[in-house]
Amino acid sequence: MIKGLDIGYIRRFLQFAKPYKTWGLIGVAMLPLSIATNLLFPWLTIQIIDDYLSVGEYDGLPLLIGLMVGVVVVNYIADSCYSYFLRKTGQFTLFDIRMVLFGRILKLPRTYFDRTPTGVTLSRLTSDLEAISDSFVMGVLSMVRDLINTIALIILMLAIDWKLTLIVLTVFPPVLYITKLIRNKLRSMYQITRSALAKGTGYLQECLLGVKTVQLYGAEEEVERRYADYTQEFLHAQLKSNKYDAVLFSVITGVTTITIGLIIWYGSGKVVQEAVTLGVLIAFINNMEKVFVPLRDFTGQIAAIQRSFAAFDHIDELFQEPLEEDGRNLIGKNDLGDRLRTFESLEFRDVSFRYADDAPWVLRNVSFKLDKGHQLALVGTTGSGKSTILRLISKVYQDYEGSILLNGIELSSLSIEDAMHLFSLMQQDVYLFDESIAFNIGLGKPDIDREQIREAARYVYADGFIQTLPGGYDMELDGNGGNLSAGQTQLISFARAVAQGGQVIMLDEATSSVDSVTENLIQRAISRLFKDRTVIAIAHRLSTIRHSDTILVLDQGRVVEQGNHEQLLAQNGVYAGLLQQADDPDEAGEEVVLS
Ligand SMILES: Nc1ncnc2c1ncn2[C@@H]1O[C@H](COP(=O)(O)OP(=O)(O)OP(=O)(O)O)[C@@H](O)[C@H]1O
Repeated sequence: MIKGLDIGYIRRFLQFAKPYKTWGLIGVAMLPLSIATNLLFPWLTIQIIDDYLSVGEYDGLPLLIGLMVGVVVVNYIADSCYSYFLRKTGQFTLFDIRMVLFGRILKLPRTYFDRTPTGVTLSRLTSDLEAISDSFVMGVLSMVRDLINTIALIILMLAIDWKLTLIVLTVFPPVLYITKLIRNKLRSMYQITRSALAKGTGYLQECLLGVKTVQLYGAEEEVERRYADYTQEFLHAQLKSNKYDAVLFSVITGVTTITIGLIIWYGSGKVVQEAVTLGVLIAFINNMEKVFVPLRDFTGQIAAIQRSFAAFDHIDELFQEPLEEDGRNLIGKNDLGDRLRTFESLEFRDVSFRYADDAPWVLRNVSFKLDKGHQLALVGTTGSGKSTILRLISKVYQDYEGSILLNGIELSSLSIEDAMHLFSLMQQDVYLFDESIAFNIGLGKPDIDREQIREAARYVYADGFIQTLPGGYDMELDGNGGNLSAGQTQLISFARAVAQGGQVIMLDEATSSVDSVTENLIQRAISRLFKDRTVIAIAHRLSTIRHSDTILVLDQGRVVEQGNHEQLLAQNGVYAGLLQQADDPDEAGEEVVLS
C-alpha cells in the first residue's frame, strides 16, 4: 500500500524513541478507549430515541443522557491524550535525532563539506526533520486512529442494519477513486510548491550573503526581479493546490449530503414499514461525517507518509556518512602517555597529497623538519600548496601519502584532539561569532579566564585598540566582525590563537591591506611570535620571514628551495626571483610582498 516503505528506517527511528516508550505506550493505550467511546455514542443515540423518546418513556432518560455526556468527555480526553503523548514521544525523539545528527555533522571530514553545498546539510536538520515530524508522525497518528475508528464504525453499522450500511458502502469506491484523482493532482502541485520554495529560499540565502555586493553594484532591481520570479512560481503553485483542495472538500461534502439524502429516502420508507427504527436512522445520518471525512483524509495521509520517506532517506544518508576517524587505527591515550605533552618536532617525509582520487596532485614529495623553538616560513606563488600543508598538519585532510611525524608519531594515527592541542592557528579568513570580543578570543572555554584573555590580547598588541572600543572586551560583534576593521579582525584572531595556548603557532598571514597603524601592530605581534615561539607561517611579507630558521619555497606542490634568507638569496634562484618580482630584492625592503 505504501510504496517505498523501508522497515530499516522505521527501526532506526524507533531506536531513538526507546527512551520515551512509556509516553508512547500511554498514548497507544488511549486508542481502545477512544474507539469504544466513539462506538458508544451512536449506540446510546439509538437507545435514547427508540426506548425512551419514541415511546414517551422518561424514567431513566437523565441517566442515559448523563452517560452520553460522560462518553463524549471520555472520548475527548482519550483523543487528546492519544495525540498529546504520541506527539510528545515524536518531538523528543526528533530532538534527540537532531542533536545526534548535528554532533555527527561536526565530526564529518572536510571532504564531505567540499562536495556538499551548505544548503543541503542545512535542509537535513531543518526541513527533512520537519517533514518527518509533520508528515510521518502526524500522518501515521491520524491515519491509524481514523482507520481503526472507521472500520469499527462500519462493523457496528453492519451489525445494526446491514442494508442501510450497504447504501453507505456503495458510495465508497467512487469517492475513493475521485479523491485519489484529485490527490494526485494535489501531490504534483505540492511538489512544485516545495521546489519553488526551495529555489526561492536558496536564492534568498545567496542574496542575503552577498547583499553588500548587491548594494555596491546597484544590482537591487535585477535581484528583486529574479526573486519575484521565484516567488511568483511559488504563489501560482499554491493557488492551484488551493483550488484542488477546495474541489476535494466540496466533493466530500456533496457526497456526504447525497448519501444522507439516500439514507433518509430509503430509511424513512423502512421506518414507516417499521423495518428500521427512528433511532437507527438518526444514528446513521449522524455518523456520515465520521465515515466520509477520514476517507477524504486517507489518501492525503498516505501521500504525506510517502513524502516523509524521502526525508528518512536523506537523514539516513547522513547517518551512513563515514566520520573523520572511522576506520582509522588510532593510538589510544594510554599508549600515548606523555609523548605529546610538549611539542618536540614535526617532520614531513616525502609527503604527497591530492584533494580527491581523480584530482591532480597538489603536494609532491614534500620533506622538511621543524624543531621546537624554530620558525618555518612557507613561500610560493598562489596555488603552490602552502595552505594545503597547514591543512594537513591541522588534520583537516588526512589521506596523504608519505609520512608526517609529530614528535616521531605518525599524524594519521593520532586523534584530532590528541594532536591539535599542540597547535594554534591564526587564519586569514578568521570567523568571528556574534558574541563579545572576550568570547571570540577565549572561544567560550571555561578554563580561559578574563585575565588570560587580556594577557593574550596584550601579547599581540590588541589590548590597546580593544580598550578604546565601546564596551571594550564586552563589545558585541556582529556579522562576522562587520563592526571591526580588517586589521582589528586579524589582531583578534592572533589573540585567539595565543589564548588557545598551542605551543606551535600556525600563521596564515593576511594579504589584505590595512591602515598603517594597525599594520604596524600586526607586524610587531608577528615579530614577537617569531622571536618567542615555534612558528609555521605562510608569510607574504619579507619582514615577517627573513628571520625564520627555514624558508621553504614551493612551486606547483614541490619544494624547490630550502634554507634561511641569506642562503636562499645566495642561491639566486626562485626565492631571489620572487623578491625581484616584488620589486625590491634589497634587504631594506621591509614591506616587500612575496605573493
Ligand atoms: N578543497 C579543495 N579541493 C580541491 N582542490 C583544492 C582545494 N583547496 C585547494 N585546492 C587546490 O590545491 C592547490 C593548492 O592550493 P593551496 O590553497 O594550498 O595554495 P596556496 O599556495 O596556499 O595558495 P594561496 O597563496 O593563493 O593561498 C590549488 O591548485 C587549489 O586549486
